[in-house]
Amino acid sequence: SSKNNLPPGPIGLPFIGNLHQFDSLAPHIYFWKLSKKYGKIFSLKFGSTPIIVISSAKLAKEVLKTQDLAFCSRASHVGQQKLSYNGRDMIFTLYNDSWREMRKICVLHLFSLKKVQLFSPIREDEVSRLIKKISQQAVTSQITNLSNLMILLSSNIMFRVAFGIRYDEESHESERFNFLLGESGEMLTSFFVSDFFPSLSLIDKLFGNISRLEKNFKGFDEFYEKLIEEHLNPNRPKSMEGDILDILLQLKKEKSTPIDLTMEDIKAIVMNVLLAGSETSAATVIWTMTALMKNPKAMKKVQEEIRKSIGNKGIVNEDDIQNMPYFKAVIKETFRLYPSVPILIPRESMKKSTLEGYEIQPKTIVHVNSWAIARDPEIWENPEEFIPERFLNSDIDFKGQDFELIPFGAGRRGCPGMALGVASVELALSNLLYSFDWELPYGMKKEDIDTDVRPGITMHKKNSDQENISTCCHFINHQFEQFNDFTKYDEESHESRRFYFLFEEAATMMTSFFVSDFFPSLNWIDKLTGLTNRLDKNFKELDEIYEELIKQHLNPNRPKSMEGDILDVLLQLKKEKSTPIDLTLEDIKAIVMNVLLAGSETSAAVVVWTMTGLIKNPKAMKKVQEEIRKSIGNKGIVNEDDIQNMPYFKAVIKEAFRLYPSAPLLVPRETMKKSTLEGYEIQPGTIVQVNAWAIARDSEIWENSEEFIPERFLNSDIDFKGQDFEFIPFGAGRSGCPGMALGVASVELALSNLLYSFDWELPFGMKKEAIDTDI
Ligand code: HEM
Repeated sequence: SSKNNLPPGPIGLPFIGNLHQFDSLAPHIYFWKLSKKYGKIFSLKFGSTPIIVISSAKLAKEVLKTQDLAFCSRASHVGQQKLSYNGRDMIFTLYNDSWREMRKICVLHLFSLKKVQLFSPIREDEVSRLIKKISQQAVTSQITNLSNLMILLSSNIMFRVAFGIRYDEESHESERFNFLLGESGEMLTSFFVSDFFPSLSLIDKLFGNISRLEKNFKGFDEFYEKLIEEHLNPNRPKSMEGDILDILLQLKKEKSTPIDLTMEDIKAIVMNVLLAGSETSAATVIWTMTALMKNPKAMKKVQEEIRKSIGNKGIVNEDDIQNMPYFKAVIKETFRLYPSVPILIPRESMKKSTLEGYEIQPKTIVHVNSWAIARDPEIWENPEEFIPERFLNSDIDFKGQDFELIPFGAGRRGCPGMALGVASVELALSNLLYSFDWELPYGMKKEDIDTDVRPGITMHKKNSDQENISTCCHFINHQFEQFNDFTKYDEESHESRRFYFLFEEAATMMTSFFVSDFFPSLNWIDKLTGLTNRLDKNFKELDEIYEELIKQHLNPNRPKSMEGDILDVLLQLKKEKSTPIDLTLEDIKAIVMNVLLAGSETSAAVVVWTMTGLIKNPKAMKKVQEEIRKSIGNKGIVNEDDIQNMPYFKAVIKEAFRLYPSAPLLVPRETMKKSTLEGYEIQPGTIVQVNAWAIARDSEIWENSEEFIPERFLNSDIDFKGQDFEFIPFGAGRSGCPGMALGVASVELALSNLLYSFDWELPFGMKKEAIDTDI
């Protein structure tokens, strides 16, 4: 491109621009690769929206400092607008008077250094709870899933800072809050087709994104409402005094701010604090641990520094941290290599301006790739390597003055919560390193530690419960010198968790809505939403597992237990060529996939639904437990043969299959030829959905059809085997489920033993009416 024109960039297509090429899973890496080809400033188009990407410190300074005022607005995004009460917040709102006032309020009243110090007891309390929890896990030989613990720690800290109270971690409220928080994290960055093509908003609806967003918004709003009500109560707990919600409500009441704060403004700011504060700090701690596990020398050095400095004190306090230069350098190096917000939060230009001689139009989205800048070999020596020493004799800091290192952005819209975020990161990390020695789960090498990322504004390490270290750091508590044998924890093994994860992914992929199924030419949308990539990855990883298992099965010295298993039978049939068609290895893998997928999810779901039905219906629970316990007596376990003599138990299972069939629409069929149904002509290639769920609730057939009444099956011949069409949880006919007997056997055995061995009750504080049957 010539000067006074757009910066260079890849050529796009009419209408969609470069959207079909975009990698929404890891935009920082995608942009980084393009910068190598097109330069430190290049351009793209998403639909008709112009995009500029900056990848040098010099240009970052231009955008974030010299010409800050021209580049300090934000672009509109469906998810962000909704969750910020139509941009009444600070992070996602356009640059305008209201943002300026909000920012002043926040900087002055919420994020000042004084406030950061005021919240110090909350951080110290949460971190010491964390250390205690990990110690307990050590004693019981559990692997520590650091990712989960860190996310919980940060969200607990931010929750207390915002609302002054603490939910018990096992409580219903805490779980719900963390679920909502995770959901909003996704919603704020999800690709909404309507952001770029308003006329295609139907697609967002179809994907289910809009209803997910509405649900998330409503869930959070109810939370805020409840907490506001509690804060306004004169008898509120003391701990609520001075928390962020309290400060904001006070400012509103006193009308002491230049703009009158509305309740929606307050909720929007609280949302910012919760979201911006939790994910980012957690991700930074996890990345630091990941980097240290991959670099044992740095790990040793930083632990020595901390332990020497703290001695036997037992815990690191915030004041101690100032005397640990190597520790500080480790954190800087993590912010350099793994900035948790790698392309900052996109800016939008407000007026015509010039960058490197190129003309930038108003309403251009500007991404500053801080991740790429911090790996620029022109600035950093061995940029890909984790070398904290580089910061020991250097003045470079991450505070927004040195544009080669800007994990918190800079300028007018730079992060105002930096001090709060860094305080949490430093305290959590120093204590983790002080209190424990960390090692990888059994069987994992440091080369296996990946640095894959999860999509989202916050660059999280992927928590796929598989190859990741820091998701599962096994540790030795150095104070108690406790060594644990992890090999006995089979289910906790690397392989088991990896397989389980892949498996769940596969189940999701099988039913996800792919735009290209209906509009093949729009397949780039599936790419953009990340579906194609997720699918390819899932396929590849499962394929590797099948390959490995096939190899093990073909080994003459394989374990005895492999003889006669399904894979063994199939390999044998292939070898003997004893089937009418020659089985290929792909046929075998495909069948194994069918068995695994069709067999596990469905049976698990039935057991869960039956327990749900019973807990909601204590009388049925009592009756079925009495039947089982009477029949089994003191034997200690229910065996499969015992089950035949338990008519009420059988009726309970039937009733669960009726109300909660685990494949409610069966598997859709496609017509093969023209045919007639009820006099209507059905064309070949028509998809036919049989709603087994609806049929089993048809009030013309079933009395009180919505109620869980196992008794209805006691004197009835109706069964689910595909002969009684009012009740077809396994389908029927040619493609009815061939695995029914296998599935029912698992369900019956698991369920009867659960009911025989234990009495079940709801978690503390939950009533049976609160049990939802959401799916
Ligand atoms: C390790 C922790 C954190 C990191 C890495 C981080 C990073 C960032 C980045 C990169 C931005 C965008 C800056 C830009 O566009 O130039 C940002 C904005 C923001 N951050 Fe943070 N942040 C962290 C912690 C926090 C905390 C604890 C809070 C508040 C409790 C917070 C509140 C905000 C807000 C409100 C904005 C929007 C500012 C605006 O648009 O005016 N952040 N943060």
